[in-house]
Amino acid sequence: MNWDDETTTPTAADARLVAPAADGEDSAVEAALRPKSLDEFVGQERVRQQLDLVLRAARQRGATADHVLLSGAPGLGKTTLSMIIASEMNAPIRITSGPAIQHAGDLAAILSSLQEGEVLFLDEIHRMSRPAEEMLYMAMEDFRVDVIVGKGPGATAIPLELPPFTLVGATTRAGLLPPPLRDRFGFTAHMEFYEPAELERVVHRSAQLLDVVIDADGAAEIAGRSRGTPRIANRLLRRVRDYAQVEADGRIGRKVAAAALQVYEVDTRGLDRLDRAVLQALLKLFGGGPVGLSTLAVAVGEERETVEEVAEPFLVREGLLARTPRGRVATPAAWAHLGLTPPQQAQGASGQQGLFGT
Ligand SMILES: Nc1ncnc2c1ncn2[C@@H]1O[C@H](COP(=O)(O)OP(=O)(O)OP(=O)(O)O)[C@@H](O)[C@H]1O
Repeated sequence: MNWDDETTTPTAADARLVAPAADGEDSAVEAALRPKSLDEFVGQERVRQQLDLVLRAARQRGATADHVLLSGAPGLGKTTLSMIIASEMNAPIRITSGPAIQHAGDLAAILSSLQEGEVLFLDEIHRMSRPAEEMLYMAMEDFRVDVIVGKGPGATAIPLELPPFTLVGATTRAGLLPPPLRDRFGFTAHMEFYEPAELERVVHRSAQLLDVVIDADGAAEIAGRSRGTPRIANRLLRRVRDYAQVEADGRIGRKVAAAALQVYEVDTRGLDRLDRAVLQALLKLFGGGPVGLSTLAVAVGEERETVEEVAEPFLVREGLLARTPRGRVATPAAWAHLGLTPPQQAQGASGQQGLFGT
């Protein structure tokens, strides 16, 4: 297929193979693919080393581990690490999320039923309600909460002692956490996107667990298209496995992986149909920009928000598109990636470029 001649319009509603968030199938398979110990956890060397120290020290002291805050994009392994923390501390784990805790009472119910040493994993901690957040401050610091009974002037605070526990908070938006909450974590780790070599190790490990034969080139081909994200690497591996089974002899090498991912429209840099449609419109219709977001969105037949929130972050991260005060601009890497030559005037003196739309 020649993607440059693509004429059909993608819709964001299409389930994206390269979406970083988990889909239904991921949830079913991920449990089997999760590393169970720090040793098995691939990459994130600095985080691993630091966490190893925190956990070993706590174990030596016979104490509960400090509260841990994990920040980073979806699919980088925050849930996996929280489970590893529990397993390394030989402790049970309770999993919940910020949006599930809308009232302080919801949190009080969870906290009061924790066992000593238990790990409480609170995903999307930045989305907790304010009253619950304030209750959490005291719980984290003093292992105590005040449960308010009644309303108005008659309301009474009943203090409730909690067993020591380890809170593992996860967030994609560390900047949104109020400082008093952030300060109560003893250890904070920011998880980075993975290097291709690390993703190759993830792919090899998952292939082994899924009983799939894959060679080094096949793993490299999948890793290179996985947008720095283990969840995406695992998802692409599963789709390539299907292709290898149906169209080849079941084994995955470079050719099979490339052919499979071409069918699924994930290109060599991990761009999918929507990403490419945005770049193509920017280059072919608007000479590389600057062009306003709304105009660009109309050109690809998508909502403004879809272009801005679904396609652009990765294109910006990859250095293919820049957001400027005058509009969206393609970088030289974008022209090179799509195999197109920038028009003469785009290379000329500043001020020569046209401004399209708003
Ligand atoms: N370092 C790693 N080594 C091997 N596999 C990993 C690693 N990190 C993540 N994975 C795999 O990627 C998948 C997604 O990981 P996980 O659910 O922990 O991500 P997450 O950061 O919690 O995502 P979300 O923010 O969407 O909840 C899991 O199947 C896990 O097996």
